[in-house]
Amino acid sequence: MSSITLALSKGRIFEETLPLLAAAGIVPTDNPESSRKLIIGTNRPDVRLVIVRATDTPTYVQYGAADLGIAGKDVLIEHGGAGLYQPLDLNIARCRLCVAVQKGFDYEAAIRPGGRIRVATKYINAAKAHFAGKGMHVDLIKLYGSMELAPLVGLADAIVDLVSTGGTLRANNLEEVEDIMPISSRLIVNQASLKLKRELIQPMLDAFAGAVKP
Ligand SMILES: Nc1ncnc2c1ncn2[C@@H]1O[C@H](COP(=O)(O)OP(=O)(O)OP(=O)(O)O)[C@@H](O)[C@H]1O
Ligand SMILES: O=P(O)(O)OC[C@H]1O[C@H](OP(=O)(O)OP(=O)(O)O)[C@H](O)[C@@H]1O
Repeated sequence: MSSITLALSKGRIFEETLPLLAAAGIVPTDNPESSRKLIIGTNRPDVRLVIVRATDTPTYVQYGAADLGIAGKDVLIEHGGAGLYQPLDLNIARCRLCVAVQKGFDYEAAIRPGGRIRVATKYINAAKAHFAGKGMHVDLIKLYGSMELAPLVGLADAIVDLVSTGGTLRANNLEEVEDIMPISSRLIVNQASLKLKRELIQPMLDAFAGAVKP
């Protein structure tokens, strides 16, 4: 019997995916927040979930280790999207990608022609494209998390990071100076899986599409 594997990260993506799964008649048998299991069954014998790091989701789907996955646009931009279909914006895990600096830092002066700033980020591709689009040279420093710390300790002048409520920026005396793009999570599908398992994948895709909130 043919079966499908869906890659999800725990936390906000898992939580916000539950109603979409329910709309497709799929209910997980464990909660990854409380279980240490990485492979989780569902009420459907032909559907299982694999729990991965958010950044790794496109890789599992690209290589067919998972047929489907749900990943943020931020993660997809950094991955590049090779081997993936991205048929549906699920409008979940919504936030935005921004440039932020320490309060009082004169960003406008720093980015004048001839200026050069140091930018710390986990999102190297997105940051490169943003500053190249403005014709600016920046020195990018790759970080894997807690970008907000970098300007506070002199590692960078600015950060490119995700912002939702703005609470993390406020708590660290930072302010947003540029909005780069809105971010939400997409359904991603392995290109070969879509062809070979269309009879299983298409109904799920349709159910998800019907349950997406505007
Ligand atoms: N504060 C936020 N509000 C809403 N959505 C967010 C927020 N922060 C991140 N996201 C979105 O949710 C996705 C998953 O975020 P999550 O925090 O689970 O993983 P991560 O810690 O960014 O990644 P990794 O675990 O691989 O380092 C992100 O890729 C982004 O698209
Ligand atoms: O504007 P806010 O509502 O404060 O949200 C922004 C924060 O959310 C994300 O972190 P997250 O909570 O995912 O922590 P993590 O990066 O350590 O997983 C992001 O990296 C910001 O730090």
